[in-house]
Amino acid sequence: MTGDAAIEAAGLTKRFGERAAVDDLTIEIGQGEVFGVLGPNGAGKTTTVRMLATLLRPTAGRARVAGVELRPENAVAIRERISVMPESPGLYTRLSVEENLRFHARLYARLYGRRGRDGLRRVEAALEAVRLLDRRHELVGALSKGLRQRAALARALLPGAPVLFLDEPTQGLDPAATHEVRELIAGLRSRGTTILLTTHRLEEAERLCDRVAFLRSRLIAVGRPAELRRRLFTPSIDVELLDPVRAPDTLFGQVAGVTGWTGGGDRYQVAVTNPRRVAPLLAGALVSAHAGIVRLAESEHTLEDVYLELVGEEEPA
Ligand SMILES: Nc1ncnc2c1ncn2[C@@H]1O[C@H](COP(=O)(O)OP(=O)(O)OP(=O)(O)O)[C@@H](O)[C@H]1O
Repeated sequence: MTGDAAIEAAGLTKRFGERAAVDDLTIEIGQGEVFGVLGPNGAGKTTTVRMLATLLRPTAGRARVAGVELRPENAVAIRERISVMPESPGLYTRLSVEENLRFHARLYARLYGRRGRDGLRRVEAALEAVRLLDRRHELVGALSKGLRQRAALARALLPGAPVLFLDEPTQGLDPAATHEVRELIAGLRSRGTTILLTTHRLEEAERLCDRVAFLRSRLIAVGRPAELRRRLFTPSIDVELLDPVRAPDTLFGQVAGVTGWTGGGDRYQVAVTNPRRVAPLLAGALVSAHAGIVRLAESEHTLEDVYLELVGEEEPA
């Protein structure tokens, strides 16, 4: 471990009885990075967050969080530097948004010795960041799920921690609320906060995260979404034609840079060395053969394709 990263783990493992919920996890998350942990139910995402956030003691392995070695005696030092938004946000439904935040600000002040005045300023700033200033006096219990999630995020922002753990931040939210929470996360990233988020939503990870890790107790892969796509899939061009091609082998085989093709009839996926270079050549060959081109475009592989390829669809054993 180099010590420069915001979060580092080496061989981090958590066993519950015989079963390893997290098995030999080694990762390094840079300062200011938004890092997504993806995986099916029971993959160990929450367990990873709980270990790194000092809420659960690892069975084995080492980690360093916000520059502090993960050890029981360092729990307070780490908690001073991180903030966690858990899967189910612990807000008091009979208190207003502001009362909840003030309560937590006082708690932080007591725990970590921050002054009261500072706490009030933090409450204001957190409410502003999640755009809840105008709803500050409403009871949390009366808020929609989306607003409640924003309030939970405000709570996580209170300490102004440089490292933020968000466990399923958009779980159960409708598209509009999801969009808002994502915007907030993007805003935090621009302020340089390091964020580790867990999610089931692949398009969310794709949009928000600099890098993602696929977890299934063990780390299956880690990288930038585009990099993972490249690593797994051969570049190709999707071709849709008006009518079936008579001799596809001859037609595609004559184009420089084509390495193979699949499909048939009026739809083909043509494997190529470099889609941008080969697409015009392929289009030229199709036009010369009087094939009516309906669509010709580089094949898009989403993070979901990557996920299914790597993780599969079944639940872990
Ligand atoms: N306190 C615990 N005691 C025993 N087993 C546990 C405990 N916490 C988690 N587990 C088990 O560890 C495994 C990983 O759970 P974890 O909650 O970390 O997965 P997850 O990836 O967050 O799942 P989900 O997406 O469903 O939230 C699961 O098999 C779970 O049942």
